[in-house]
Amino acid sequence: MRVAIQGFEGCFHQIAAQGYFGKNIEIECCASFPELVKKTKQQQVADAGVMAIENSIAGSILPNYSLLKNSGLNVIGEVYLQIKQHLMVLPGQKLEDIREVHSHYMALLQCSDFLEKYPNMKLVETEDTALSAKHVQQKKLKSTAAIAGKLAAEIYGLEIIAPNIHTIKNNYTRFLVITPNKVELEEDANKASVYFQTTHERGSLAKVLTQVAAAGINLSKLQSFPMPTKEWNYYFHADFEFDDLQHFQSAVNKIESLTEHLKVLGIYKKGNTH
Ligand SMILES: O=C(O)C(=O)C[C@]1(C(=O)O)C=C[C@@H](O)C=C1
Repeated sequence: MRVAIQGFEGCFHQIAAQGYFGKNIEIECCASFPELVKKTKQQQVADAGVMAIENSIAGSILPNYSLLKNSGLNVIGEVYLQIKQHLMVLPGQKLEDIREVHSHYMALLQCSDFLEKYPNMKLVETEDTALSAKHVQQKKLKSTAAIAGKLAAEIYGLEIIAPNIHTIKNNYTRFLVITPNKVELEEDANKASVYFQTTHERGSLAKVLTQVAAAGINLSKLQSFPMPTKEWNYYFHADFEFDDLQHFQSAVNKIESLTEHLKVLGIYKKGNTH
């Protein structure tokens, strides 16, 4: 199994991919989310991809909703991963020596309360938490810290000088598992991701949501994201949770006529949130 991820050896995407597919997978590292989508579409490069979509502190990774919509890829599953962010440095460096902090922008956002206490530290956005740790080690960067997970500290021999610096203890990132091919529907599938458009008329979204509620579906996420060709118009991405697939199918039938371009991105089994 070859799985494309955003990031490099020791990053959270790697842990999420192994959590879903097991340790025995080949990881295809990508420097950005667009590269991850591109590689996941190339069957000679990867069989599947794992892509972060939202975090419980920092919120949605908005560009990934458009990327997913435009990719034609299918969502076949999801992983919730508890994220523990640590501040790490070359052995011997002290907190008061640090002038720069490098990390993925989602990781920096997750640690904003901690970082606000150190206004002298310059924040540098990088492609990845683990890559930031690797750079500190490889370039022997003194006065520079990386924010990354414990695995990255171990792999790159860095010392954690401030553990668990994420703002809230329960910090989770949700990852989607994506493939170019549709997989067979599992009997215990209880979640679906869809996107649709509504017209700019009073109550058009409310009508859709009323049908969803009437079908006995729990709307676990509703995200609007911009329609670049029509300014101030939006697509909606919705995640539906249900006990019975029939309920989902009946909701789709009902909302089809109330929406435009309704597309089911995938029907899958809900990930474990704990
Ligand atoms: O930088 C990493 O380690 C990643 O896997 C990326 C990423 C993200 O895209 O949100 C994954 C999980 C954490 O929320 C922080 C960063």
